[in-house]
Amino acid sequence: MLRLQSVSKRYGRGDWILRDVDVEAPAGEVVAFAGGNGSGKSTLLRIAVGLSRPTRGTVAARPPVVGYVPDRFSPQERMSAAAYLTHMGRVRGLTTSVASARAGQLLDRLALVGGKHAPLRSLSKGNAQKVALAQALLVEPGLLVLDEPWSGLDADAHGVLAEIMTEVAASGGTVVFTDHRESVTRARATRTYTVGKGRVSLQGPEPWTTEQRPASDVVLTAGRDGRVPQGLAWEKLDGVLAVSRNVTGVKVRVGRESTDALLFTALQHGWSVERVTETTTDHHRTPNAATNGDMR
Ligand SMILES: Nc1ncnc2c1ncn2[C@@H]1O[C@H](COP(=O)(O)OP(=O)(O)OP(=O)(O)O)[C@@H](O)[C@H]1O
Repeated sequence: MLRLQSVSKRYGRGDWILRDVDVEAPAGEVVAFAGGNGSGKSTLLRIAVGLSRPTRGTVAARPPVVGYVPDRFSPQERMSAAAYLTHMGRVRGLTTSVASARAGQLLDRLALVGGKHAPLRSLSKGNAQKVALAQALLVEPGLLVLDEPWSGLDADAHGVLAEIMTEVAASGGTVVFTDHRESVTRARATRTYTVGKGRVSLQGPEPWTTEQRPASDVVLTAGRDGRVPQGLAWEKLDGVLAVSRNVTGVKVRVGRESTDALLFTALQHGWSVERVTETTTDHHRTPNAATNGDMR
């Protein structure tokens, strides 16, 4: 949970960057801020995590453990990713052995390329981003705040990031992220705010017709053990509109409002999320059609 009440921000005597902003980010939700460059998204997130103070207004109900991934993480350290994360884990109250084990698990899951023991300054932007993400997850956050998290990450890491966001929300945490593309925020978030000209407004329901509603295409593949999990009746899950299967996995079209629940169920059953793309239900297609075959 996080609540911003009548928050306004200006740097020194400069222009107002944010004016009278009210935001409600409930537990269990993934909340997005969409807006162009310079609209104030990063400023809003820094206020949300407590790194910057609002000039006016208040931030309430911030959970005690906050994970924050800034928009840029380009450390010039000789220290390795493993050493850095172990150190950060200790700062966060973990013992050295727990911090080191947790760091190893997270870097494996995010598939850090270049090696856990390479100097941080030698990592590419995307791999540095993975270290920043791992740092935010060393202790399970009640609030996970991610500034443009999709930028720089490779396709595999996109799937892992989607899983992580779903897991944090599903275990009662709050996830907040920014992106300048509304297509991304709409596909990934349970609620989206638009940021522009200092104002932040909650996006209402889309003006979809009954024939054409927002939906997601979720591509799921075998879990980490390589086995395709069985025994899940996709067609019976809430919001499922169509299912297609092939040897490596399954593609499920699901109403946007049911996407998070479907992802959570899939993860619980051992599936890996390969891709989630936004789409719409289309009156030229037959809803509820369960087909076998091509997943492209
Ligand atoms: N520390 C600072 N001091 C003065 N002005 C700042 C500071 N940080 C940000 N600004 C200004 O506040 C405005 C909003 O910046 P912010 O980084 O929050 O936008 P953003 O929406 O995250 O942009 P982008 O998508 O380009 O990262 C910009 O005009 C920026 O120049």
